[in-house]
Amino acid sequence: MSVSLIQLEPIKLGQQSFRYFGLKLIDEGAANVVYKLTELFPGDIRSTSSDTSPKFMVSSSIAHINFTRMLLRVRKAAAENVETQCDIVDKLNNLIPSHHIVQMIPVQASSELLSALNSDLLTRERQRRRPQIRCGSMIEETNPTVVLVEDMSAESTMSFTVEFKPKWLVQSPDAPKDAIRCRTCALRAMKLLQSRDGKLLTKVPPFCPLELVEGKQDFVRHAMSGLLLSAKLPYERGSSNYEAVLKDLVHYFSDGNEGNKLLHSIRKAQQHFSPGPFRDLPELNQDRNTTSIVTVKKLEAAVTTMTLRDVSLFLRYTFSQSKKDGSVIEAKLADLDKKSIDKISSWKDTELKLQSGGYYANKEPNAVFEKICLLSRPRQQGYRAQDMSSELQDTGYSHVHRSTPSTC
Ligand SMILES: O=P(O)(O)O[C@@H]1[C@@H](OP(=O)(O)O)[C@H](OP(=O)(O)O)[C@H](O)[C@H](OP(=O)(O)O)[C@H]1OP(=O)(O)O
Ligand SMILES: Nc1ncnc2c1ncn2[C@@H]1O[C@H](COP(=O)(O)OP(=O)(O)OP(=O)(O)O)[C@@H](O)[C@H]1O
Repeated sequence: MSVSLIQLEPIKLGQQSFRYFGLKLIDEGAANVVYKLTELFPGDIRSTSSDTSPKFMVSSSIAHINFTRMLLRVRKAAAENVETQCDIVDKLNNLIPSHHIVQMIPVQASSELLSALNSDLLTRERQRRRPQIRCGSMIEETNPTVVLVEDMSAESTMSFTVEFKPKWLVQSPDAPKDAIRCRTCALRAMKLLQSRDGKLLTKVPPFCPLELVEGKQDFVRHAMSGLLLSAKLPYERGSSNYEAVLKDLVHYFSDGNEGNKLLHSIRKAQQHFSPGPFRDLPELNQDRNTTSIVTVKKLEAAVTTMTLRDVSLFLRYTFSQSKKDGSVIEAKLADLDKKSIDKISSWKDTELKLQSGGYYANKEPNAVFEKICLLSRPRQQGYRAQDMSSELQDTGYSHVHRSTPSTC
C-alpha cells in the first residue's frame, strides 16, 4: 500500500482551495496516538483563536475522502515503521475479506504538524491529562507518514462498539496433546497467578477464543455475554432490549454466519503463516546478516502469525432506525502493526513457561478448575449457556476504564 500524496499542513487562513480540520486526541496505546477529526470553517477558527489544539489543512481537491469518518493514527518514536501495518494488509489479500479490515490511507504530515501534536502531548502531561503509563512517550517527528484510519467508534446513541482481540483462534502447536486450556486461556491463568493482588486488569472481560470461533450458539452466547460487559449499552443487562442485542450478535457469530466466517478466515490466516511449534524455531543470530534465508523466512512467518494473534476486532452494532430496517453489525480488524522479530525469544519463553508451569494442563500451583476455556468443558454434557458474570469473579477480572486512568 503506497503512501498517498495527501499532505497535512498546519492551518494558514485565507487559503481558498483547502479544507480545515481540528484534531482531538481520543486515545493512545503503547505505539500510537489516535485523534478524531472535526471539519472547521474559517469562522470557527477565528472565533476560537484561544484554542491551541492541533489543526491541519488539506487540499480540497481530495473530495472523495470522508475525513470526519476517519481517525488519524500517529506512530510514536521507537515504534516499528508505520508502513509495516500496510505490508501485513497486503499479505492478507485473499485470506481475510477486505471489507472486514478498517480502511487505511497512509498520508504525509508536515513536521510542523507533528511538532504541534507533541506540544499538545506535553501540555496534557503538564496538566495531568495524560495516562501515567504513557507519559514520556512522544510522536516520531522525523517520520512524516501517518495513517487515516476508518473510525469504528459508536456514532451517537444509535450504536455502540465493542473492541476485543480474537487472539489465538487455534490451539498453540507447542501445547501438550492433552491440554485442557487453549493458549489464550493458559496465558490468562499464568498472568493471574503472577499478578500481585490476584486480579487481572483488562479492558475486555476474558473469553475463550476457541469458544467464539466454534460457532455453536450456546458457546457464542457464553463468550458474547462476557464481551458485552465492556460495551456501553443503553439497556440493562437481562432486559428484553439487551437480550435482543445479544441474540443478534450470537446469530452473527454462529456457525456459517458473517462473523463466524470472519473468525474462520483469521484462524486460517493464523494457520497459514504458523511456522509450527516455537520450541523448534531456530535462533536469530546476533549478527543478522549471518542468519540463513530459510531461518529468516521461518522467523518472519512467526512474526506474521503472532501479529495476527494480537489484532483488534471492532464490532459496531447500530440499532434499527425503524421497524422496517433491521439492526446493522459491522466487524473490522484494526491494529495490524507488524511485531518485532526481537520478540521471538520471549514468545519461546512464554510457551516454555506455560508448559512447564502446568497451565495448559490446569495443574498450575493452587489450580482452580478452569471454567472459561472450551477445552476444559466436557462437550457431551449438553452444555447450557449462562451469563458470564458469575464466572468472571473466579478469574479475578477487573475492568479498566480507559477514560479514567491514573495520570502523570
Ligand atoms: O502476550 P499476550 O497474548 O498477552 O499479548 C500482548 C498484549 O496483551 P493482551 O493479552 O492483549 O492484553 C499486549 O496488549 P496490551 O498492551 O496489554 O493492550 C500487547 O499487544 C503485546 O504486544 P506488543 O508487545 O505490544 O507487541 C501482546 O504481546 P504478544 O502478542 O507480542 O505476545
Ligand atoms: N479504527 C478505530 N476506530 C475506533 N477507535 C480506534 C480505532 N483505532 C484505534 N482506536 C482507539 O484508540 C485506542 C488506541 O489505538 P491503538 O490500539 O491503535 O493503539 P496502539 O498504540 O497500537 O495500542 P497497543 O498498546 O496495543 O500497541 C484503541 O484502543 C481504540 O480505543
